[in-house]
Amino acid sequence: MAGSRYAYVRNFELPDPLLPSTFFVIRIDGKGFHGFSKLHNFDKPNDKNALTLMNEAAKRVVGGRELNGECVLAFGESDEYSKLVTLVVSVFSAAYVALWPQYFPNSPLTLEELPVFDGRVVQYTSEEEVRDYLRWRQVDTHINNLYNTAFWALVLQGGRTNLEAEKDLQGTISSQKQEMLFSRFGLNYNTVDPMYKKGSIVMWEDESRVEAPDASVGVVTPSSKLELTAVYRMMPALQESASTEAATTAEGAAPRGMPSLPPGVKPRMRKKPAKPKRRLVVLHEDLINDAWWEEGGRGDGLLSG
Ligand SMILES: Nc1nc2c(ncn2[C@@H]2O[C@H](COP(=O)(O)OP(=O)(O)OP(=O)(O)O)[C@@H](O)[C@H]2O)c(=O)[nH]1
Ligand SMILES: [Mg+2]
Repeated sequence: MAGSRYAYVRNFELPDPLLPSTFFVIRIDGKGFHGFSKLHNFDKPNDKNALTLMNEAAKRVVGGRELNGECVLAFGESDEYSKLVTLVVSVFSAAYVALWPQYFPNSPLTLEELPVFDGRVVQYTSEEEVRDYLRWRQVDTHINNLYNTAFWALVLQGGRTNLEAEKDLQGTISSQKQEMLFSRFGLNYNTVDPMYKKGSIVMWEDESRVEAPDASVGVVTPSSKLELTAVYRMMPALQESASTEAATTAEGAAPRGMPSLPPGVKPRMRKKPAKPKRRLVVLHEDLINDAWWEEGGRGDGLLSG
């Protein structure tokens, strides 16, 4: 087969490299979830089960063997989650489908409306850019959630049509929306579920870290779009194993940078250092403030560690 006249088509498979020493951010976004959420009657403006399902699928991506535990953090809001594109999107979609019946037992998936996600990778060269990327998503979460909360209060409790509600909100700023929610609908926006206001952060936590009893159930995932963001760091170890693999494909060649050994002598393998025990947690915390990223905050050393 390898030598067939058709084998030339392989030449169209071009290398698809990523820059070394960068952070990869992969964002996954639900395709057509406006219609999908209607079909399955998601609660408005936020459906706790739909968002929790996104978080659980994200945990499967971050914690699964496919990605070797190399993803450092995932952030979700609505139908979006950011992380290596094809693998991540595929694991995420498969986990979403597998978990669906747990969250929507009375609304089976159909072939006509499959939950599918697109994914894109962006590379950033500094930690500050990665922090700003996550801040950007969380600001989006806040803006969308406040708008949607006000919009659906006007429609569902205020009896306005969708068009009227849209007009009512045109040109209003955050404080006006919050004031309207409080004075007309008795809703103090500060009391809204942090998952809706701040989105969900899925991250590894050292098991030795002392936690408040309910800290492990937090999430940062609000608002109107279902999306997931995953952040990878191109680890030196990963680059090394990739180049070693490439170098050993040529028969008898020693991996780059290593002296060749006499025949029959096996290279001594370096033992991997023992990793501290860690578990995945879902948090709904403020990533915009520097405190989260600095010493004593949860993000301390997350990207550089
Ligand atoms: N009711 C409800 N709808 C949601 C929820 N989360 C997301 N959605 C819907 O999903 C949509 C996601 O936004 P977009 O990603 O911009 O829209 P989309 O229809 O997925 O469009 P494309 O991503 O361009 O394919 C929102 O506009 C909502 O209609 C939720 O918790 N409840
Ligand atoms: Mg979408």
